[in-house]
Amino acid sequence: MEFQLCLSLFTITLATILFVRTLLRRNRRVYNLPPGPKPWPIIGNLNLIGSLPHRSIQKFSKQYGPLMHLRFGSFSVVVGSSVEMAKFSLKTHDVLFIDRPKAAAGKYTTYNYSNIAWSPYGAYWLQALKMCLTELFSAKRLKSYEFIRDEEMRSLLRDLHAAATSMAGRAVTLKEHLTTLSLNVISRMREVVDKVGGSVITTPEQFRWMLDELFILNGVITIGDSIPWLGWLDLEGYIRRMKKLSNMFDRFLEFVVDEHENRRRQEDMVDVLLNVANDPSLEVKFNRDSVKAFTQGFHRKVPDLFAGGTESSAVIVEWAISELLRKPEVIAKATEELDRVIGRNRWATEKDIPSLPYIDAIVKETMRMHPVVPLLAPRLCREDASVDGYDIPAGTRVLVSVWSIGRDPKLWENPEEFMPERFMGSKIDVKGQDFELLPFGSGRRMCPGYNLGLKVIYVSLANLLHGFAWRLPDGMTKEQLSMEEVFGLSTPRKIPLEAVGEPKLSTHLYVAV
Ligand code: HEM
Repeated sequence: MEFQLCLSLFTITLATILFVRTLLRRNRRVYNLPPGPKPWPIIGNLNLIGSLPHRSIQKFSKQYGPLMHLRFGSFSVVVGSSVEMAKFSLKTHDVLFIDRPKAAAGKYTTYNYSNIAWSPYGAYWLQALKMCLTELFSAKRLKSYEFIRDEEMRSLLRDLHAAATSMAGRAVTLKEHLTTLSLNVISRMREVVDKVGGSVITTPEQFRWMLDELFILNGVITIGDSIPWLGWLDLEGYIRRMKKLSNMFDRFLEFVVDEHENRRRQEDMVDVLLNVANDPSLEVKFNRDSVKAFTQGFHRKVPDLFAGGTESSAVIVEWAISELLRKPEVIAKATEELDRVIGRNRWATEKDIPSLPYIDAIVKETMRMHPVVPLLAPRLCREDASVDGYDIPAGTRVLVSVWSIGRDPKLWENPEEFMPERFMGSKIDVKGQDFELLPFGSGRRMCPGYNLGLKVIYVSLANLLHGFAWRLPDGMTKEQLSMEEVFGLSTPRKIPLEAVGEPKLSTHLYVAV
């Protein structure tokens, strides 16, 4: 009897749900969505997206065209893979696509969307962007920190020279040096110890782990990001990892902010952030979490802040050297340019950048083939839009595949070939105006740190090539060098590059402070 009652109740509830759904669907506008693979119930097309989403997407856009519709669980995703589609979403209708979708990483690892990259479109983001442009990355501010970047560069070269000398012809792991540099100079860090309790807050090893974890977790799409009603299960364990990371970071960032508040010197970007946060004229208040979120978001990217190197720059430089090791003739041309312009008695500086067009071409070619953010950061469509007869409903997540654009044979001759010469004499730049090459994105949501990033990339690459003759480890051929990548917030090499760098200049140049 009880069973029958339950069954009737269940049937009535189900019938009501179906009836309401049919009514709602009848009133819903029918959209003409762009073409794309047929989605499965619940998961949509997630089964088609492998561990390298940019490559899966490139494959499908060849089949479905430059504007493609996918379903990631409960959400519609539109991917633009051509110059026209990039222009449409990043320039012509920039304001329609200026928002960011919500994701667990933004919530748990950046103080509930308090950093700039995850912050939704609105007064808070506008004010944060203004602060970036006028306070943190203004030409004047970047210039005033040039000496720190120079100091870091010399420390990298000294460090590599010492490693090369002690290793006597054996390979070094280049990226380790590029990032160890940043760790060494992060607050000139050894161990961060609580001054009152005496307990260790963060060791350099923990800090390195935290940074890696931050980059990994900010690049993942959790099941809950695509299928929110399954989020609570945390099937992949990502949320647990995010919460753990967030606690560890918070202890560290509390320490950093406290220290800066107590010493109150005008030295680095945390001081600048604190000054801005304390400005009573701000329309939207930046609280302590904002300062911590900006600090955390920037530290690996902004040499000025903790005087560290940059993850994105390190990734790009590592890719550039990897490509060059497969093309000795490119190294020879770069060396010729450096010898001619810089000479063998000094290092390259930021002032030399305009005089090094071949180095510039290598950097552009590296960013074309290895964009650090191959699908740019996801955007959210704020209102219904249409393009080429297709609809993009409000709430759709929008990706721009700069990976596909950079490998489009209609735009690039032999796109899989590393050929810096293609940029010699070309007007194409990376600053968001040329839609064939958008490593920093474009429009109002474009990377605000691009100028700084470029300075670091140019000078480190120029000096790595100027100061060292690079070759593959003994016994390894260029065909054996893996060029696989991993997808995340940055897209680094899967296997860190190991290479032998033989010092080329007089010893005193490396050891001089
Ligand atoms: C060095 C190489 C770098 C590359 C290739 C790079 C690339 C990018 C890309 C593709 C985006 C997304 C743009 C979009 O949605 O259209 C972005 C956003 C951002 N980048 Fe960079 N970036 C780099 C360095 C930096 C540096 C040094 C900083 C300095 C702090 C920085 C800070 C940011 C911020 C705050 C955003 C979010 C902007 C927003 O959502 O309003 N980036 N970056």
